[in-house]
Amino acid sequence: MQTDKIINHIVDWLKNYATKANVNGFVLGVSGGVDSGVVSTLCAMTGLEILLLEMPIRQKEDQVNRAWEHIEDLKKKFSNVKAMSINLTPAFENLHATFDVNDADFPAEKLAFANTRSRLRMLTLYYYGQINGLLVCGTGNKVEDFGIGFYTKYGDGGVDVSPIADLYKTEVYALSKALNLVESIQNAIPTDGLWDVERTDEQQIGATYPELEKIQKEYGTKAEADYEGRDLEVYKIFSKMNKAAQHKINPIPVCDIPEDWR
Ligand SMILES: NC(=O)c1ccc[n+]([C@@H]2O[C@H](COP(=O)([O-])OP(=O)(O)OC[C@H]3O[C@@H](n4cnc5c(N)ncnc54)[C@H](O)[C@@H]3O)[C@@H](O)[C@H]2O)c1
Ligand SMILES: Nc1ncnc2c1ncn2[C@@H]1O[C@H](COP(=O)(O)O)[C@@H](O)[C@H]1O
Ligand SMILES: O=P(O)(O)OP(=O)(O)O
Repeated sequence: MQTDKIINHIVDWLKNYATKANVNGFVLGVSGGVDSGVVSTLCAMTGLEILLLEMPIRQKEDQVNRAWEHIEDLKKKFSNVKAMSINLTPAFENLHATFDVNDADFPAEKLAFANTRSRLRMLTLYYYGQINGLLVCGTGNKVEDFGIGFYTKYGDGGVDVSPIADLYKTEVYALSKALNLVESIQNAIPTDGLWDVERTDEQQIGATYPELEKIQKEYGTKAEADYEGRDLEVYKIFSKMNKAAQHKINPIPVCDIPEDWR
């Protein structure tokens, strides 16, 4: 992997995009995970105005600590980086009480509220983006965005630009080392942090990112019959999630109106 070339390429891409869009820079959320750690660093390297938001919602202390360790490290290295903590817990609790849904009646309520956390962060990013002339920068990687659709539609999936969406998770980890991020971020275990009872991505999905990547790279060229053992198990997980995620991967369906009806 030509890490330095990839880093320079992404930094130039971000800079060119912001210049053409005539904006001051980017705003993004920093969670204490490796994806936002890498993306915030690449954004900082553009030299443009960068605003990092740490947005706790009933957040675990270790995630908040990691996020701030990374943010403080970036602020030391880059004078163009500013950061704020926006506590979204009260807003989330308010919504929770306002919707007044009982998860005994609606089993999907827990999932809907997990996704609501992500959507609250999205609206916060767009608020701070618009008032500061900044674009919202996404942090999704290739497995989450184009493999298994492991993100919240119009939550963390609602962004203006997506600089690492063509990188596999192992490549993101490689960039975190090359960029010399703080150790805690380099070693952070992937989690969506959206649930009251902590669960890692691997626990939720039933496979690791390296396992999923192997299947994603071969997807379309190999069929189920080509796999056995653990690979077969992961193929089934990947394939099921990929099919279910097509509505996220493809453009929104538009109902075409026949021309001769106009
Ligand atoms: N990066 C991360 O690690 C990360 C971040 C956020 C969320 N997540 C995970 O991602 C998952 C998100 O849940 P989700 O995918 O059920 O929620 P979602 O809200 O992202 O997508 C489901 C919604 O999509 C719409 N939809 C469903 N089928 C459709 C179709 N055929 N056509 C058009 N629209 C359709 C419906 O409105 C449905 O409520 C959760 O498991 C969450 O934990 C992971
Ligand atoms: N607590 C958080 N503060 C700021 N930004 C956050 C927080 N949690 C998540 N984010 C943003 O959303 C994406 C995706 O998050 P996952 O943890 O992978 O679900 C993350 O990269 C941050 O940009
Ligand atoms: O998106 P992040 O930064 O939260 O990374 P991860 O998904 O690995 O927790």
